[in-house]
Amino acid sequence: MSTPTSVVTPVVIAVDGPSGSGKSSVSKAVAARLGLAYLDTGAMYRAATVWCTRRGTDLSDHTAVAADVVAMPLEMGVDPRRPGVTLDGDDVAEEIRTTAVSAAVSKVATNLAVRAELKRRQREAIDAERTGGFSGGRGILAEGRDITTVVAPDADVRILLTASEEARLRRRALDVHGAADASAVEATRDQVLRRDRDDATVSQFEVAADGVVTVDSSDLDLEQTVEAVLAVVANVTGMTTASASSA
Ligand SMILES: Nc1ncnc2c1ncn2[C@@H]1O[C@H](COP(=O)(O)OP(=O)(O)OP(=O)(O)O)[C@@H](O)[C@H]1O
Ligand SMILES: Nc1ccn([C@H]2C[C@H](O)[C@@H](COP(=O)(O)O)O2)c(=O)n1
Repeated sequence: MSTPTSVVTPVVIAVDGPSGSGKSSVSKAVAARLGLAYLDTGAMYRAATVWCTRRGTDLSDHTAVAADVVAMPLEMGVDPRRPGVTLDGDDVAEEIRTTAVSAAVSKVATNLAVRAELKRRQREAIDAERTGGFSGGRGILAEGRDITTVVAPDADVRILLTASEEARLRRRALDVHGAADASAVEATRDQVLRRDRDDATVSQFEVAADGVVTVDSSDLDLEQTVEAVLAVVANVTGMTTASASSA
C-alpha cells in the first residue's frame, strides 16, 4: 500500500487599495500567518524610481525610463517577515521609502512600458510560488494597485482594502511626522491624495471590480483589519491560520 502524501494546493491572494489603506502592513501580517510568500509590487515601482534616478535618467523621458527598467537588476525578497529589496545587490529597502521617492514614483508608475515590464516580473514571482519558491508551493499574497484587475485577475481571493480619506491621511501623517495634527495631515496630502489621483489614471483601485471583495478599514485597528482579511480568505478558500500551521 502506498503512503499517502499531502498535496498542497497553492493559493494566490490579490490585495489592492489606495495609499495609506494599510495594504502593506495588513498583507505582510496575513501572509506570515498563512505561511505564504508576500510580494510588495509598490516596492518594485519605488525601486525602479531609485534605479532610474541613480542613472541620471529624466523620469519624464518615457523611452529612456522604460529601457532602464527592462535592464533593472532588481531582486524582491518575498519573506513577509523580512521582505528585502535589492538593486544590483545593494539593499534599497530604506531608500525606496524616502519622501523624495514617494513624491516621484508616480512618474515611473504611469509609464505604460514600465507597467508592462513589472507586470511580467510580478506574474513570474506569483507563478514561482505556485510550484515552489519561498512558500514551497503554498502560494503568495501580492499587493498593489492593479493586482486584482491586471496582474492576477484569476487569483483565488481578490480584495480591495479601503479606508476613508481622513483615516488614510491620519495614518500617513503618523508614519511620516509622528503626529496627526492639522499641519502634519496637510503635509502628507501630496504623498497620499495627489499620488492616488496620478496613479488612478493607469489603474483602477478606487472601486472594486466584479468579484473583488471590499474590506473597509476606516473604523478598524490594524489587528481587526488583519482578522477581517483572514475571514475573507477563510470564507473563499477554507484556508485558516490553524490549517496553515498544521500543513
Ligand atoms: N486598520 C488600521 N488602523 C490603524 N492604522 C493602520 C491600519 N492599517 C494600517 N495602519 C497603519 O497605517 C500606516 C499605513 O499603512 P501601510 O503602509 O500598510 O499602507 P499602504 O496602503 O501600504 O500605503 P502605501 O500604498 O502608501 O504604501 C501604517 O503605519 C500602518 O501601521
Ligand atoms: N501594482 C502597483 C503598485 C504600486 N503602484 C504605484 C502606486 C504608487 O504611487 C507607487 C508606490 O506604491 P506604494 O508603495 O505606495 O504602495 O507605485 C502601481 O501603480 N501599481
